[in-house]
Amino acid sequence: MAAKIPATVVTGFLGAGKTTLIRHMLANANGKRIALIINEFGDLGIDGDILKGCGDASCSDEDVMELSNGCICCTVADEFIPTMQKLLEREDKPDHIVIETSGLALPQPLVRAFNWPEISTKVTVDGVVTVVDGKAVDEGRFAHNVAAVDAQRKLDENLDHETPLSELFEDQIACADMIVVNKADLLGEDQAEALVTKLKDEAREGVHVLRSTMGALPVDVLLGQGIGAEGDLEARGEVHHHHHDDDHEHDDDHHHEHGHDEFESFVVIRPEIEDPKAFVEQIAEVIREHDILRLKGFVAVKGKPMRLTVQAVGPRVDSYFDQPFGTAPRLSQLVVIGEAGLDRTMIEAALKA
Ligand SMILES: Nc1nc2c(ncn2[C@@H]2O[C@H](COP(=O)(O)OP(=O)(O)OP(=O)(O)O)[C@@H](O)[C@H]2O)c(=O)[nH]1
Repeated sequence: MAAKIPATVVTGFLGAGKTTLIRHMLANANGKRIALIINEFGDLGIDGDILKGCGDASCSDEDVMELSNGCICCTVADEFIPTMQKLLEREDKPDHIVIETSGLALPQPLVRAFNWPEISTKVTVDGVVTVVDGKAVDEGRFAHNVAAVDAQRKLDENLDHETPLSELFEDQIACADMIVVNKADLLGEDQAEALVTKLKDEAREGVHVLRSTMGALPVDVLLGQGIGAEGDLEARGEVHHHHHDDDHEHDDDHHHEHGHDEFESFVVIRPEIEDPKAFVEQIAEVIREHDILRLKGFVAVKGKPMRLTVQAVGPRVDSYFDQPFGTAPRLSQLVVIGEAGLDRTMIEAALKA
């Protein structure tokens, strides 16, 4: 029987740097043929677009498969397994499969799916790489003590000292075979070292914790861990069973809610803008005002054939011209993601102003 194709699961919270890490990996693949399955939260396929646009020979369009909006861990039967089967039926098989989960996905149910008979003899989980936004963690965005603030907001839930953010973070850390502390450039040496030590303590025994900037790690470090993660799920036990996973084992067809109902996203469309610098400042202001977790998309700037890619994670906004609009309509489209209860009307108005 042919050897199983190794698959690496790349997980990590919204904006941690998963796409950036994968893009670096594809650009430096050393001839390895890597197929990608990507899934993101929000209605615009931005990550897919960025990855297809990477222009690297190792990253052709047909090697990037996008799962429609939703969460990979909740659409295992409907989407993930059929996509994987399609990939595995190809004549021209990839050397490695990389799966980028949405920032809100729990990795455990996805890893469990590799035990499904439809795929279990053909593919194995080489390892789970959890990308962490070093700066955000250092600032305490995922810390339990944020719960104090949250509890005030949701008095009815004040027995639960977890926030949706810290729960997801813990689940993603518990499942990791390798943790990448990304955005090291935004951390001081001591901060980075302290964070690495802390995460080593929180992770399972023997998990490597590496630092990176722009996800720049050698492909041979990230891929080829040879773990077979689907075989040791107990060790990666979900920290938060109350979400949905018991149900999943019996009935994967249902779309159970877990973290998702605590988060929401929508797309804002606006006409061309005049001044990119002013618009970026406007975005930063809206993010601060409304506590937006993630905002990204493409913006049309008057007089510029290229589209402006905007990437905001919390209060930090990056922007750059990436490629011509081509035949796509010259519109600005931004996906906004935050905890449930965003003031959509106000945010739309502020972004369209
Ligand atoms: N300063 C700094 N910025 C980074 C680093 N890595 C990624 N970024 C930026 O962070 C933003 C988010 O990066 P992505 O790679 O899109 O993050 P992601 O985890 O794929 O995001 P989602 O798919 O939305 O969950 C982008 O603006 C990146 O350029 C880093 O090491 N340092």
